[in-house]
Amino acid sequence: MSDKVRVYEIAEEAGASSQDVIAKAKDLGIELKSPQSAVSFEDAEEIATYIMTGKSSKISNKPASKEKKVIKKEEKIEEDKKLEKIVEKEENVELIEKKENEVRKKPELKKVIISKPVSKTPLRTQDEMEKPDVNPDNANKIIPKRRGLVIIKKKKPKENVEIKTSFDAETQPKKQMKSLSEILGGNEEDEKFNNDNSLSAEELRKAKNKKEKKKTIVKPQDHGKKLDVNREYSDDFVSSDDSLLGEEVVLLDMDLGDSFKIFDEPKPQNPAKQSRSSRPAAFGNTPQGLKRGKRKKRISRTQEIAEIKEVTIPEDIRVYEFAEACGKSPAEVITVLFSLGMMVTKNDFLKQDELEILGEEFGIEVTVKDALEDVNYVEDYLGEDIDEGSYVTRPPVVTIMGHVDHGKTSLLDKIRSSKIAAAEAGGITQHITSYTVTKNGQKITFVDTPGHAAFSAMRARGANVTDIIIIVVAADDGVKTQTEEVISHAKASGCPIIVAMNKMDKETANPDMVKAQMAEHDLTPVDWGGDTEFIGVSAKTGAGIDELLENILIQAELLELKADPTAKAKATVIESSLEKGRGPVANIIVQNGTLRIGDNIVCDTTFGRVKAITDDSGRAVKELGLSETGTVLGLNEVPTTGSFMVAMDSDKEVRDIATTRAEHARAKELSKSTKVSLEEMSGLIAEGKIKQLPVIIKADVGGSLEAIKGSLEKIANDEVKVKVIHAAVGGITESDLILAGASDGCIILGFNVRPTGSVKAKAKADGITINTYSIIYDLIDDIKDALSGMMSAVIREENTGQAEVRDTFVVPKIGTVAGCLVTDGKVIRGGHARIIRDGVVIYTGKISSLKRFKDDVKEVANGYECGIMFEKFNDIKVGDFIETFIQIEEKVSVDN
Ligand SMILES: Nc1nc2c(ncn2[C@@H]2O[C@H](COP(=O)(O)OP(=O)(O)OP(=O)(O)O)[C@@H](O)[C@H]2O)c(=O)[nH]1
Repeated sequence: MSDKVRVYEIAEEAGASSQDVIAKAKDLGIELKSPQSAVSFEDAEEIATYIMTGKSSKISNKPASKEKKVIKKEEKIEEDKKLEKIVEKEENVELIEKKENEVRKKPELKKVIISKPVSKTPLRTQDEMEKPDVNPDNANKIIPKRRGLVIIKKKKPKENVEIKTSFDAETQPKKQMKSLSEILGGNEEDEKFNNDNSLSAEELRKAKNKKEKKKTIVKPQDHGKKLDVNREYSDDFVSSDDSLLGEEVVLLDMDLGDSFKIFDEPKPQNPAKQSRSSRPAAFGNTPQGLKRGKRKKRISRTQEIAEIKEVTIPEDIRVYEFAEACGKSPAEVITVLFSLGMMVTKNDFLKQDELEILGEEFGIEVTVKDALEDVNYVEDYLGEDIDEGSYVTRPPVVTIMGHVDHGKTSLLDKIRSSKIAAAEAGGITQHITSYTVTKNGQKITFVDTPGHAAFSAMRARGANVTDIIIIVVAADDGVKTQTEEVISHAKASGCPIIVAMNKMDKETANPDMVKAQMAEHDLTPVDWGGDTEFIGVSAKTGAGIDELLENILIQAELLELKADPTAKAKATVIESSLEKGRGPVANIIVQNGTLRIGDNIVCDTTFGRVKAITDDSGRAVKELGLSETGTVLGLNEVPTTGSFMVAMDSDKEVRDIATTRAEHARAKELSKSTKVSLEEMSGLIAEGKIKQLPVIIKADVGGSLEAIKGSLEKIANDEVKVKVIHAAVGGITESDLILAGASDGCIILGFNVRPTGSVKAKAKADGITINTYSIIYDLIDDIKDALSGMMSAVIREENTGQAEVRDTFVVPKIGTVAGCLVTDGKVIRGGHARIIRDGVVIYTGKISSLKRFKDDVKEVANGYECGIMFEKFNDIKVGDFIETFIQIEEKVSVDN
């Protein structure tokens, strides 16, 4: 509510016309122009009083009532006495009026607070309340005057508190006149209430009390105490702070209504709460009760936190899950990480280092529990009692690695005297194959790994099962990038390394070059004082192969490779596929024990009973012994390459383990996919306008699948990337089409798999692209091309020429024409131009018009004069240079 009161409001209050108000105000020295003019509340009061009583402190040259806020103490008692006398008489309200006027005239009152009434109900003493106070006679005698101005006089304790209102609603004549307080937001309900003469005095009192109480939820710093007074002047009030209110005459400030708005907001609470919240705070701010409540809450939380000193959590845990486990809020967790520069959302998974930081920060010991602890069949297998008496020497597993085309397959082929290399599509080894050969009655198992970079993951896996690594380096070619990569893998595996320098039959063969290059990578030849065997071989002629095999056996002997052939089998899946009529096929190398037909096997998330075994030559056998390699049939699903296969006693056991692991894997996959989608959401901002090529990869074998997936994910750049929606071993099915259909622009890539008739037809009908390949290079190249097409073109600028402004002509309604001399190259119409003034580009835009004399021309060559106009630019000056250029769009390739 504004502190200003308008003329028409005063007029209504005083029962006069606006003109009267303006005139009377003038008498008081207050200049008012129109009914809309506003005056301060005090002036309004003064004017209203003057109109109604004909008296004014201003006219009598006494200080205005607004100055009465400070009352001299000495005069207080005397004044009170006067007031008491007046009140005691209670003969008529006119006396009260008089008293009020006196109060008004006395500038020395101790404390007068002019206020708008809290309630529109005039305040009365208890005595008054009890009296049937509706007195029409009295009311009739009363001159209408503004309502709501109240004088409260509180007597000393034990004395009757007498309060007289300057104007009681009950005594007010039923005149259709709005009070100032009503105009300023009066409460109709109160009016109704006040005028309801049918109510008994007691009812009125109770009702009023109720109303008063309702409104006494007041901000303590303002009027809390005074309102307590209003609460029927109970004993509480008597015992309240007299120093503040003891002997005072209080005129309630009508503006209090505003304050009420603030304090009416809190919902009515139970008495206990209400009393607490309405209690004034030290500085009249928030009630202490509330503060205490808050503090209490915090304390209880601290206690809660203090209880958590250690937590055991699963490996994959999200921020909010961790927060919950630690009794913290996700915000607390995020804040800690944020302060260390780690941006996480509450749905993000926490990494090991983040868990460590959080544990330290919160003083909580965080133990990460392996979710698969109970189904860690490999650890259980290794933990079983070992009967060393049954240990025998086992054949070494040798992995051949090397740069592409350096002759790995040919070498192995020669060793086995087979022709594998010629049979492979495109002449490149696509997936790991393993063979066992016998030399001098001793077995050696070889694992061939492809040389292409896309297969680095497979090489790493090969290194894990391997005992000895042979690095093939073509003696005529030397160490290449993939050779270097292979060296890193080999070294990381900790296996002994033998370097086979192949193609020694070639004239260009340079073994010393190979030795020198390898020595640079810390693989120094034995004959150079190092400890790495370098053997010159020829896969073509077979030269050096015996020496190589002998060397392998020597190394194996040094390694003292032992295992227990009597134990239950433990093998590593080095390749897996789904074969028609055979089901899931696992290509394995037995590392311990013997795998037999009928064995119950578990292989990570898959399980089954061995139905058939074939050896490395494809012959059906009943068992596979130590370090032997072959294929196993009988698993329920295609196992993951690199997973361990373990034979167990019961089918229940293998089933339970595999099922639990499968469930966990699924859950993990699911949670990861949620994370990806979340990341994508925020990634939209981070990645800007990144484009994705969604693909589904289907391959014949797991190794190829993984390699393709890995390579495709790698060829992304800042702008475009491949998003592998699904990758699986097996043929292209209708469900793949459904999946592809659900994602815009998704293509299906088949490697060594082809869609069948019905799938092909459906794909055509649904407009889904299926690309099939038998050579990985082709697949990757195709995808690179696709990605290049998706990349936004790069706009390249090509300068065409330069012109100097020699003169300018302003053509009305058209613009400024720059008369130029072409000083370099040529100026082309429609081309872009920069206007350079004092070396600074002041405008870049298009040339809208190019003329030679009066003719439009397409271009103007060096040395010629011309007139140039620009689109939306006329501020051309003599001496400016115009540099013209054209923009050329260029497609970008992912290789760029
Ligand atoms: N002259 C000569 N040629 C060889 C020799 N070894 C391999 N080659 C030839 O080199 C080429 C590549 O041989 P691969 O055995 O396919 O080479 P790789 O390292 O297995 O190649 P990827 O399977 O693609 O990784 C073939 O044309 C072979 O005939 C050798 O000792 N002498």
